[in-house]
Amino acid sequence: MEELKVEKAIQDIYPDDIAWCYGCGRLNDDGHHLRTGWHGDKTITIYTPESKYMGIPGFIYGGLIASLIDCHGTGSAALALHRKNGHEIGDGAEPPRFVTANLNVDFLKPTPQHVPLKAIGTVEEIHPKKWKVETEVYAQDTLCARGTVVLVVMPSTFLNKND
Ligand SMILES: CCCCCCCCCCCC(=O)SCCNC(=O)CCNC(=O)[C@H](O)C(C)(C)COP(=O)(O)OP(=O)(O)OC[C@H]1O[C@@H](n2cnc3c(N)ncnc32)[C@H](O)[C@@H]1OP(=O)(O)O
Repeated sequence: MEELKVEKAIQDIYPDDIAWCYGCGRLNDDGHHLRTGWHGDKTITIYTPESKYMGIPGFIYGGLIASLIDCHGTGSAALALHRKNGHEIGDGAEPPRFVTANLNVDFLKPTPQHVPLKAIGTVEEIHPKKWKVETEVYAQDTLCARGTVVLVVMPSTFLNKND
């Protein structure tokens, strides 16, 4: 697979109040800082896990792979609804906010450490408040995991819960 880089990521323009996700919040110093952008009509997140995210020596812990699929789903749905609303990253508009309603992962092959993982997503609108993202996770050219995420537009009850 060719070398890829995510130039413009939806997480780069998440408003500060929701940029704290452990997986994808740019303001969470301890987090993974996952970044998701367009890759043709697919979406892509590229991430090389640190050594500590080990399951069996040499292989990635499955929960980390689930996190990658989860946040890749959130970002992909936000990208897709943002575009449907007539916006692109960088035009100044705030992107839509999603939370995960359902996450399913098939671990197909052991996922090796120390190589970039590429999550490639296909986004489907169920209705304007509910989207589905099918994601394939590759380590180099090997398909290691496949996941489905159902995303729902974030209810207002998620805000102002920091006390
Ligand atoms: C700027 C960008 C920032 C983006 C945000 C940046 C932060 C990154 C977040 C990373 C991802 C996370 O970890 S998010 C955190 C983990 N997730 C959560 O905590 C979510 C907790 N769950 C909830 O709050 C709730 O269950 C919701 C919001 C998911 C659904 O509530 P609800 O009351 O059912 O909502 P409702 O409007 O009735 O439902 C909308 C539609 O979704 C369907 N639906 C509801 N639950 C499910 C489900 N589990 N599986 C399938 N479908 C479901 C309903 O049937 C309905 O479809 P229909 O019947 O109309 O067809």
